[in-house]
Amino acid sequence: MAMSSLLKRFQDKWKSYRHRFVPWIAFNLRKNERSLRKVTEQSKDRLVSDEELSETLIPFFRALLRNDIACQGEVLRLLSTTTRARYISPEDHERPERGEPGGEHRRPLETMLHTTGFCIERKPSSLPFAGTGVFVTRGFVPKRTTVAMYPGTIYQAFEPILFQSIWNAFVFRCIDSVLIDGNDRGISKMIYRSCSGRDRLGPFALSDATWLTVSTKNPLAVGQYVNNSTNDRTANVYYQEYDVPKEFPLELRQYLPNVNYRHDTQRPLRCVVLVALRDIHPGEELFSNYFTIVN
Ligand SMILES: C[S@@+](CC[C@H](N)C(=O)[O-])C[C@H]1O[C@@H](n2cnc3c(N)ncnc32)[C@H](O)[C@@H]1O
Repeated sequence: MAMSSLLKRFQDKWKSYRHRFVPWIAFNLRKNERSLRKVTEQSKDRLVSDEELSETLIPFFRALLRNDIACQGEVLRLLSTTTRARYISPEDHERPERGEPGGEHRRPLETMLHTTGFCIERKPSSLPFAGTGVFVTRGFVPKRTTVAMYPGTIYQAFEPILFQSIWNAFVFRCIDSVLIDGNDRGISKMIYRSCSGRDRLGPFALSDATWLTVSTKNPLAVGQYVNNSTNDRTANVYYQEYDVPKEFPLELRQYLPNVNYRHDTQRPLRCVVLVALRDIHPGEELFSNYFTIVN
């Protein structure tokens, strides 16, 4: 076969890779061929609609806000009476230190358990030499549930990411070549912090930067620590892009763990969620497919 046609075949194959964590995966792929996810069309790579994703995220974020009500005074003041009523009941006006109406203030992980029925947390991976992984520590995750979010700075396909990507195992590639830098250290961390601080609307934060710290406001935002499946440990979650719709409540954007690198990006904010491919039980580690091939 001529060199040019070989090169063309290689380029076509490379372009069909949906998600890449290069160079580690390129090196390890041959050893774990079964960890590839194959779908026939881009549209078949979505088990859950965007509407369903919003219907999962919005109630969860509402519960997080309700449980943080004591710190949300400025935000609440600017909401309409009807919207404010979603978060605060008449008794809370008298006892503003209380969190969930009629209940005790909960920490984000407990809110997660109470609202979604499960908790996920980072722990040393069950695979040797795989560093940290993400586990279902309590509760049960039914198939098709949103289990985690992939936090980080969003770079459109044409935006420069060279320095941030050097030796960075956390750069995730979306189907349309948008990149997400989910590294919580070094220059990546500084860039996220600076973009997140820049993009505010008065008292309304439009993104969450606490995933860069130990006290995370949104416990779903640990998806960047999910390890790749192997021949023995098959994937139990997959990645799905979610473009935040313009109707997404302003007061809940403070829980979105993504921010655009460029402040003048015209597209909706890109998020990526991890969705359960099957029921997942407590104690199980989450495994994804770092590569999906769209044929
Ligand atoms: C996106 S990070 C995942 C978080 C990583 N485990 C950590 O502790 O930083 C990707 C890196 O995790 C490691 N990794 C992921 N899946 C693995 C596997 N199945 N076996 C060994 N290492 C793995 C590789 O070092 C890879 O570059």
